[in-house]
Amino acid sequence: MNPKLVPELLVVQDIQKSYRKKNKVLDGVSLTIRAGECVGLIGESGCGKSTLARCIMLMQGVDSGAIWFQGNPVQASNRESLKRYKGQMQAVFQNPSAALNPRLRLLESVMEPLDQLEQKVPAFLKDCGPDRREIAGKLLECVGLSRELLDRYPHEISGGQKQRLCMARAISVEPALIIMDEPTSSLDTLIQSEMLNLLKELQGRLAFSYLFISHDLPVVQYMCDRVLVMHEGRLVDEFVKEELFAPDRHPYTRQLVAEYD
Ligand SMILES: Nc1ncnc2c1ncn2[C@@H]1O[C@H](COP(=O)(O)OP(=O)(O)OP(=O)(O)O)[C@@H](O)[C@H]1O
Repeated sequence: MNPKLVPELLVVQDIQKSYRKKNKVLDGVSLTIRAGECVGLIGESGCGKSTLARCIMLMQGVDSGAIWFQGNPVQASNRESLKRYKGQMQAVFQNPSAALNPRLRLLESVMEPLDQLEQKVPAFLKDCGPDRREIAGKLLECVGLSRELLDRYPHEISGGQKQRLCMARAISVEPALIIMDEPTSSLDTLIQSEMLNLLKELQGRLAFSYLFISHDLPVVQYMCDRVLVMHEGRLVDEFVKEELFAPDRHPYTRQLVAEYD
């Protein structure tokens, strides 16, 4: 299918962002993510990847530029539309321990995002009925965790299990877009590849788009249809993954490729 025919989900236009004592961290960043698309964002540590993610998630303001979501300008939105925008987006970060409230059992933790919504049962669990414990158990099973863990606290499960729980929370509200910021870099290799396969399986089943941020080129290539390359706050290259070795790749992309040769 021609990707241009798939509706644009997120459009970021010419974003500039500086922190107080630093030159521009984001310098004219523009990108588009289409519905159902898996986009990778790669670049060395400190180039601005997480800042871009936080700006898209409205966790930080931008100095200039615009964000459009499903055709609507986000900055010009009223409170209701902003709430809807945020509700359409979820994030999974590198450190799952920091994302989970240590005082909540997994049952409460996995239900936290759904508890904010009026519709308490995700459509993909519509056969589940209204019982919280049943919904929570099904959500855990969707990410390969046993429902027997429901009464445990985060410190009673492994790092990989915590990251699965974060995924369960993210998918529970059926977001259109999930931003994954180095979601597997705190995990060891075997657990990492299990997690990546789980993400792919969930995306295939639920059809959300994702922006997958990583400094690991092979991982991004495995996980994504299209890759954006960031260098010193600018997007310097963009390609569908089959074109990674094309002769017109940006010198910085070629440098990244050479690191894995
Ligand atoms: N809140 C902040 N205040 C000041 N400077 C910041 C802040 N957050 C990030 N920076 C700086 O902005 C630059 C970009 O940081 P950012 O975390 O976005 O990069 P990154 O590409 O995600 O790096 P990493 O891969 O290591 O997470 C870095 O120089 C960082 O030190």
